[in-house]
Amino acid sequence: MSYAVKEIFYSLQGEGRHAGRPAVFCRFAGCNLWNGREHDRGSAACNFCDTDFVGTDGLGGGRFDGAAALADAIERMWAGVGGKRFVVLTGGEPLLQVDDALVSALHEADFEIAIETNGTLPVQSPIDWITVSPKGTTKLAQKSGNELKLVFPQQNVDPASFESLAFEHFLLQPMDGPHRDSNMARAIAYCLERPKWKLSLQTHKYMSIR
Ligand SMILES: C[S@@+](CC[C@H](N)C(=O)[O-])C[C@H]1O[C@@H](n2cnc3c(N)ncnc32)[C@H](O)[C@@H]1O
Ligand SMILES: Nc1nc2[nH]cc(C(=O)O)c2c(=O)[nH]1
Ligand code: SF4
Ligand SMILES: [Mg+2]
Repeated sequence: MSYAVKEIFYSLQGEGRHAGRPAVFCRFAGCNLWNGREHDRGSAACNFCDTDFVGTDGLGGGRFDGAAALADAIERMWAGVGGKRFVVLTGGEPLLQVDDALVSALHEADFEIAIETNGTLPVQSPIDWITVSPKGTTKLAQKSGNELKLVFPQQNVDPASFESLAFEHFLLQPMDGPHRDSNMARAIAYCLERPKWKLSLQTHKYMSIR
C-alpha cells in the first residue's frame, strides 16, 4: 500500500480529552466529504473544514511506499524522551488510507495510536483511541469509540441524537470561522444545560502552535 500524506509534525494535541498531550500528527491527503477546493466548499457534505489536506507538499509530507516507510517517518518526528509515544492519524479522512499494516508498524514502533475520523467509514484496525466527529446529515458507519466530538452548531444536527451511541466522552467543539465567538457561547450554554456534553476547545489555535 502506498500512502499519500499532506504533512507530518510534532505538536501538542489541541482538542478532545487528550488535549495538551505531545503527539506526532500524520495528516493524510484527501477526504470523502470535500475535495478541498474553496470553489466547491458550499456544495460539499462538509463545508466548514479548517484544514488544507490537498496534495503531499506539506512539511514532512510525501508519498510513502509501504507501512514501514511511513512508520519510520512518523518515528523520526517524535522528539520526546521517556513517556509513551503518541501519534494522531488525521487528515483529510485518514480511514481512506489507514490499514492493518500501518497500525501494526506503529505499534511495533511503540506508539499509542489515535485517529480523528468523520465516522463515515468503519474503523477496521486495532486503534487505541477513536475520535469520531460526525458531519451534517452524513450516515455514521462508526458508532462507537472513545470520544464523539461534534463541531457545534451544525444545521440540522441535534447533539442529543448521538447520546445513545457507545462513546466514553461526548464533546462539543465550537465551529471555528466567522461566527466563532457566538458558536462558543452557544456551545457553552448547551453544555451547561446538558451535562452529558463537555466543551472541547481547539487549544492549539490559542497557543499559536500547529
Ligand atoms: C480536519 S478534521 C480531519 C479528520 C476527519 N476528517 C474529521 O473530520 O474528523 C480534524 C478535526 O477538526 C475538526 N474541525 C474541522 N473544521 C473545524 C472547524 N471549522 N471548527 C472546529 N473544528 C473543526 C473536525 O471536526 C475534526 O474533529
Ligand atoms: N495541535 C493540533 N491538534 C489537533 N487535534 C486535531 C487536529 C486535526 O487537525 O486533526 C489538530 C491539529 O491540527 N493540531
Ligand atoms: S470531513 Fe474532516 S477533513 Fe473532511 S472536510 Fe470535513 S473536517 Fe475537513
Ligand atoms: Mg486541525
